[in-house]
Amino acid sequence: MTKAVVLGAAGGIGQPLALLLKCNPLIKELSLFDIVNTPGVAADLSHISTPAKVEGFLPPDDGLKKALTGADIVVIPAGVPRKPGWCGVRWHIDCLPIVKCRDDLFKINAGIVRDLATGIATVAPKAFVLVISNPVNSTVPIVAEVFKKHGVFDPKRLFGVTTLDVVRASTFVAEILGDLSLAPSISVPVVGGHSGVTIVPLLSQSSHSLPKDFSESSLDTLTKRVQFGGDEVVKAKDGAGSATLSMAYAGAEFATKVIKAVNGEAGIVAPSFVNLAADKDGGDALKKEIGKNLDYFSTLVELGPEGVAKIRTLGKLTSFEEGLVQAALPELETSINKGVSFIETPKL
Ligand SMILES: NC(=O)c1ccc[n+]([C@@H]2O[C@H](COP(=O)([O-])OP(=O)(O)OC[C@H]3O[C@@H](n4cnc5c(N)ncnc54)[C@H](O)[C@@H]3O)[C@@H](O)[C@H]2O)c1
Ligand SMILES: O=C(O)C[C@H](O)C(=O)O
Repeated sequence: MTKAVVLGAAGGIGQPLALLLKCNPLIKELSLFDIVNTPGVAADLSHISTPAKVEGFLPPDDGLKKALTGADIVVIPAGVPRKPGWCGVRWHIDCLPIVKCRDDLFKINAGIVRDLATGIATVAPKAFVLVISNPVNSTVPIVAEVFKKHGVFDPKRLFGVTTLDVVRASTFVAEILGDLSLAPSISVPVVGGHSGVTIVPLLSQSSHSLPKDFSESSLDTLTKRVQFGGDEVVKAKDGAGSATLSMAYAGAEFATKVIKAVNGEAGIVAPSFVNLAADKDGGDALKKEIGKNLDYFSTLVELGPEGVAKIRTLGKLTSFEEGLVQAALPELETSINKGVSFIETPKL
């Protein structure tokens, strides 16, 4: 019996994600928590003729505690999204029409994620936690540090959701191959982190090869499209936020993989931004491979009943990909440290 909880369930991602989870027959209970609107979202979803029993909770009357009680898996899309000209505080009329980076969201989302993580650590410390809220490269370390403070951190159970990068890479490769019907079967490992240059698609390891005459400049363009796919959506939405529907799809895909693996299905592998202590041998080998002692990295992870079963190394890279990995490391390190020190020495 799986109880899934969505924190931030009334939002742009939260609602379609809750819909997809409600349609998942493996889920028997679905609890929705947000600071607004969850009773309505839950009532709406509860009329769908699938097994999951849906309930909505708000902060009053211990709503977070009630939502989390008995949780097996908790997905967190709570927090503010990027918008063009987002200034970290409010929408300024004189903002430049540019897309700021996910790190601009830290000021608000760090505190939101910390408080939700405190709730999980207290009420459902054994739950598998899937973090969507940006900046993922910092919010995952925030959750880990909160769990450590409560003495309940198990790195095997914490995941930063980077599946949207993988979904995008598969789709873009299918477009290049001229056959979108291939997209569901294409798999491209995307490693590193989830922000700009920290997103590293390993196109040389795509299950479906790129055309033989694919030029270096086309490869560079495709790589940048995956790295900055989020900007494409933010610009197109023109002030209405960032990716929600594709993220809900990706989040539901990843949640389903975790649930299946926990239920004993073998052979499930997916990239995720994880704490490398989740598998010491695999984590150490990865650190050696990238030449940097980072505590977190997104890489292919073998999933099992306890969560992370094995961390895979990156394998054979082209020199172009090696360059991308090295270019990702400084920003990754800064973002990870920012998340860790937010809990160690809160400044906001
Ligand atoms: N990991 C990824 O690949 C990825 C992809 C897309 C978006 N995101 C991130 O996901 C987050 C949510 O995006 P969105 O478009 O759904 O935003 P949104 O504003 O539409 O929804 C966010 C929801 O969070 C709720 N919320 C705020 N504070 C809360 C709290 N303390 N407790 C519970 N709920 C709270 C809001 O009420 C809102 O309903 C953003 O940070 C965005 O950057 C991540
Ligand atoms: O781009 C964003 O801010 C949202 C998300 O991280 C994405 O990749 O679409």
